[in-house]
Amino acid sequence: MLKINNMEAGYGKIMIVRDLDLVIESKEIVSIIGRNGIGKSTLVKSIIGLVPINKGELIYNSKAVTNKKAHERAWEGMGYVPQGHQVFPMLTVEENLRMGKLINKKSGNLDFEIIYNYFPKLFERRKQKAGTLSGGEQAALSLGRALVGNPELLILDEPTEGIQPNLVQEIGEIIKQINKDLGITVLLVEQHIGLIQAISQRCYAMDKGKIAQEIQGDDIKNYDLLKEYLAV
Ligand SMILES: Nc1ncnc2c1ncn2[C@@H]1O[C@H](COP(=O)(O)OP(=O)(O)OP(=O)(O)O)[C@@H](O)[C@H]1O
Repeated sequence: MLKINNMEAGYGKIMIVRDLDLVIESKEIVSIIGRNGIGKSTLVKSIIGLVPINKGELIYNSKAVTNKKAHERAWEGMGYVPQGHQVFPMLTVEENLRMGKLINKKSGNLDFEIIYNYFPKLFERRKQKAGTLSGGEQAALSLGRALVGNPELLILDEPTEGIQPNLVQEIGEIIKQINKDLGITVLLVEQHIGLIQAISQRCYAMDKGKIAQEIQGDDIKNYDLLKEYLAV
């Protein structure tokens, strides 16, 4: 579904991601791990078109999208859950979900009912301003807003950041469920080792802007190996 060849991306003249290769097959759940500031968000932003790709190639569904704009990539089925959730604070829960419906032109939209089934709290709070929700509820709303666009590839940047430990597992279960029920491919940037181990089929460890190691099979259960790429 997604193939990155020898990619370089960054800000102005400063390249953060360098010589990066990565492959994601359809219906996989793949995680990206790495220390703070190593370039994980820059990588996912370059995939969705928010950071320009300076060199290399980004292939999505067998087509080069390297030079396509962010909204065109969204229309093609890329969904994004940004770091820090970034809900629209002055809009209600339902209005936030409606914003998500504007995104994916290719495969139609999902009904709010499906989202509310995954997140019953969002239904209860559908008339409430998003800025007044708890961190966990904002994480759910950000995920729901991306889902209503019916993405084929869902890219999540640290969806569990700043939320209570008991909700981390719940978010993980829902990600696994949507992958299974809706056939959505998932690329997850995450620092929470338990969550990575619980839901990922493969994992790419980043170091100095490159992929340092691909971790798969039983190695994903190796806590010390994952920790090596996350420890400061
Ligand atoms: N808009 C920007 N302009 C210039 N430099 C930036 C910009 N955004 C990020 N950077 C720099 O790029 C580097 C990588 O940042 P990035 O956010 O991609 O890392 P990260 O691995 O996602 O970190 P974290 O885990 O803390 O979110 C950092 O040195 C950061 O300061």
